[in-house]
Amino acid sequence: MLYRSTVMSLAFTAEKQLAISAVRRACSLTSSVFNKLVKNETLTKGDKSPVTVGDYSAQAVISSMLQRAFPQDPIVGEEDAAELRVDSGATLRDRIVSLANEALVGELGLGDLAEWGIGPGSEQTPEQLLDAIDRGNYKGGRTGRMWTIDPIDGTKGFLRGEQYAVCLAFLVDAQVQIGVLGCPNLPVDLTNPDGEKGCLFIAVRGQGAQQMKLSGADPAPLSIPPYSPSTFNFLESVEAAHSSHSTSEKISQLMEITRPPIRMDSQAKYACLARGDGGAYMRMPTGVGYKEKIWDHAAGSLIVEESGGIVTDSRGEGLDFGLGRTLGENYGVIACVKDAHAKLLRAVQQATTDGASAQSKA
Ligand SMILES: Nc1ncnc2c1ncn2[C@@H]1O[C@H](COP(=O)(O)O)[C@@H](OP(=O)(O)O)[C@H]1O
Ligand SMILES: [Mg+2]
Ligand SMILES: [Mg+2]
Ligand SMILES: [Mg+2]
Repeated sequence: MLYRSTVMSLAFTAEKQLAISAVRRACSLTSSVFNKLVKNETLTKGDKSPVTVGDYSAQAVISSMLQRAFPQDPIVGEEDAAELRVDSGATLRDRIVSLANEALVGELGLGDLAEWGIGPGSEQTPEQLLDAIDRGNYKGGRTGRMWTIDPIDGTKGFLRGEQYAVCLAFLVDAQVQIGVLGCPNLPVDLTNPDGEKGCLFIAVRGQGAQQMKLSGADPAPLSIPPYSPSTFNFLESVEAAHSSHSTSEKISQLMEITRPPIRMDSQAKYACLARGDGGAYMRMPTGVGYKEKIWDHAAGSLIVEESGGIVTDSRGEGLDFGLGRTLGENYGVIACVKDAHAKLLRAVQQATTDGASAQSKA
């Protein structure tokens, strides 16, 4: 047993260090992209979500660092470089190449290793960077090591200057082992929204979760406070198209919740749940057949679990990261501290059953 726990606590030290370093580098890139962002550089993908130079260049940076550190590991990344390889994508490609290289050559910081292809002199060719983006095309699966990247989660929040997260998770046999979220616009203390911003959240399975400033300062362990009916509330998407606001309002009434929901974009919601800013992460299907993507939940779900929370779908089943790039049929996502979960699940089931029977009568 002693041997086993020693092995567990030593596990994945290099992966964790790389993940932190890559997310921090990508966060400085996205912050600088936002400051320079020119609106007409925004593309629209088939799924209608805006894709910016920030998404592409951040994925290029994280993926090229992963390639240097763990060349055999496959990656499930949100973006692909197809639109950058055609002639009409040339201007955008040049901008992405220069931004990604600017990020890669930045001085080494605490914990950074030059062998990851970062630091002065680490420029990559355009072809290498496009290939790095396309390394994210792995189809996912149930066995072996893999990484999943959401270079900018909450693109809509990013474009509004609100919340977004740079997300990286490491999985073995479809189980998340490491989750890292970088949230450049998130206040260190949500009750002081005009105070210092920029947080990093890190979890390693079996080793707990912690928050620190993006600079690496003030690391502190995360632990969700116990359920308290008088202060309990929901964290949910800003976008009603991503999570049904009306269903969570119904659930809120059934639970007699008095505090309004906190609406924010991205997996910052998981991080805010983990540090006790809100009571439950709610993501209820909007009924359009959308399948949730693994990169939208892998890192955040481990951060919540390692902070004493539980993450399931609306049936109470765990999320299955082994089905490919998506979580399969969409039963929503609910997450909260363990002692509130049974009550939340009952309310969710009642609200969704009532909704279904009202629909079938109509
Ligand atoms: N119809 C839909 N239902 C649920 N999620 C959706 C959706 N359309 C897009 N999304 C996902 O919602 C994510 C943002 O989550 P949130 O609403 O919590 O901010 C998006 O991530 P990106 O911004 O990385 O594209 C996208 O993957
Ligand atoms: Mg997207
Ligand atoms: Mg996302
Ligand atoms: Mg994204």
